[in-house]
Amino acid sequence: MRVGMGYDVHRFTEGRPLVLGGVQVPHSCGLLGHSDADVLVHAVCDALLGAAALGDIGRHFPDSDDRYRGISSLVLLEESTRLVRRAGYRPVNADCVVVAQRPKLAPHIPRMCARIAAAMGLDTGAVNVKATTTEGLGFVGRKEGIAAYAVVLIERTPERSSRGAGTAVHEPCHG
Ligand SMILES: Nc1ccn([C@@H]2O[C@H](COP(=O)(O)O)[C@@H](O)[C@H]2O)c(=O)n1
Ligand SMILES: C[C@@]1(CO)OP(=O)(O)OP(=O)(O)OC[C@H]1O
Repeated sequence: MRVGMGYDVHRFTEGRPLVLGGVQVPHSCGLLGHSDADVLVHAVCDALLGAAALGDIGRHFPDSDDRYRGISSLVLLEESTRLVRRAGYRPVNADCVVVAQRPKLAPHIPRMCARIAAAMGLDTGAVNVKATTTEGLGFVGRKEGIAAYAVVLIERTPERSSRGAGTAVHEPCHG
């Protein structure tokens, strides 16, 4: 088992939808970014990549690359999961915190968990998302942006038998 952590911040801007955990959350403004600026999914990507010692989201999906302009961050999470699987690991579970003064996120959290889980190839119950304000303090409290933290656990993928599926294994008899 290995663990990784992720943290990200994006600032609010007018004229963009607010996307968190792959869910469009009704709000007066969205977040600024090269992708859809889904700060929660970015934190999950970083935690996942970090657990496998694969660097971070900016290394694999640089904001200088036009392919990622406006992209759904769930696609980046799917690709991060592929990279981690290629390295011989699979995700086990994820726990996250979104730090936002506004809007109220609780009604949207079950759908966020479902979308993050689907992108990682997990059951919905393996992903937990929590929301908190900062009681009005700091940049989050001034409603300048949203921050997110994530922790992801991964485990080694079981080795496939070289004999092939369904082949009987004959152990030597003793005694
Ligand atoms: N953007 C948010 C922030 C918080 N919540 C929910 O409210 C609870 C209390 O938050 P405090 O910051 O006052 O501790 C929190 O546990 C969340 O359930 C929310 O839905 N959206
Ligand atoms: C996701 C990427 C790539 O589109 O862009 P942003 O949406 O700006 O997000 P950020 O967390 O600043 O960095 C990762 C970027 O490479």
